[in-house]
Amino acid sequence: MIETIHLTKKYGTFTALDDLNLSIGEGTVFGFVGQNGAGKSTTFQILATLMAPTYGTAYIDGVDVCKEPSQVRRKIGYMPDFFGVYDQFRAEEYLDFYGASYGISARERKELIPQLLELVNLSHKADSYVDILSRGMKQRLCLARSLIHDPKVLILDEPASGLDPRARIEMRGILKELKTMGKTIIISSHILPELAEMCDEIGVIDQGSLKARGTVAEIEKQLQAKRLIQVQIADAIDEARRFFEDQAFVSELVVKDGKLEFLFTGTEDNQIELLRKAVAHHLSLVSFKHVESNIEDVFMEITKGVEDY
Ligand SMILES: Nc1ncnc2c1ncn2[C@@H]1O[C@H](COP(=O)(O)OP(=O)(O)OP(=O)(O)O)[C@@H](O)[C@H]1O
Repeated sequence: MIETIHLTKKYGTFTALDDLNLSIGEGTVFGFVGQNGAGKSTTFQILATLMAPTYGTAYIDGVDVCKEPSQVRRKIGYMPDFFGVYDQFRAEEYLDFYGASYGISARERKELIPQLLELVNLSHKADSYVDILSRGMKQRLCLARSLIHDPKVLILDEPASGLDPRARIEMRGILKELKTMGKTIIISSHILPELAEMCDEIGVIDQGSLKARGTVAEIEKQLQAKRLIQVQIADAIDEARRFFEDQAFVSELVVKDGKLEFLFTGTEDNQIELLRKAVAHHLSLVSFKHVESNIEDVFMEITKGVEDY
């Protein structure tokens, strides 16, 4: 449903997007995660036909964004990261205005707009002026706007940014509902856990290229070649420390809260062997376990070495 082929964008000599190849199936909710400046908005603006790539192209539902932008626009709902709302409108009028600009008849709009307001939990604000709505409400109104022509594909650039936890949860609920309606959604965020919960797949973008892609579990697995192991020993911790320091695939060993922690880069078989040796060495092992990396750790690991700015 969404495909990018060698998508590249240069601003002068600076490469913001570097040979991005992505393929997102119909009905998928795809989370596009990256630090500030990673290239998320650039990708989305190209997908939304608002900017031409320097090289490569993208297809939405089989239609080339560069060659047939107006056809693409009918298929997509785009929510930019910064949006202007027309403050002098009431919420309902605002949607009516956009509906009309998409050529939706007055009769259809009358039926559709209350449904959209309900979907984004704004029915009670239908008559309120846009400028008095809270940030979360404005964001939901903007989402309703992007849905007015019933697009197959939603391109949502940080829809939950700047929202408080409650408003984020509300936004997440709406997105889940859109998923059940069969929409294909690409959504960006720099907050990985937020996306992890509602996305079928995640792509991690960094410095304009895709660093990892898959389900959250798959991405975590990609990094598990380097596992953090924690060992609890009943006594003789110095002896245990010397033992583990001498073993293959063990590095960065530290003692933390009376337990040994180290990185292990061997395979699962290597790990079984290590454990056997530790037992044979008569270490008084209480426990030997992986420290689960949480999704934030995974993100930091993938984008390691890049300054946040
Ligand atoms: N018009 C422009 N001219 C020059 N450089 C630009 C322009 N637009 C974006 N960039 C640069 O391209 C890179 C990617 O920007 P982009 O907005 O796509 O990142 P992003 O991942 O959406 O970041 P954020 O989360 O901060 O919105 C950044 O280094 C940015 O400074």
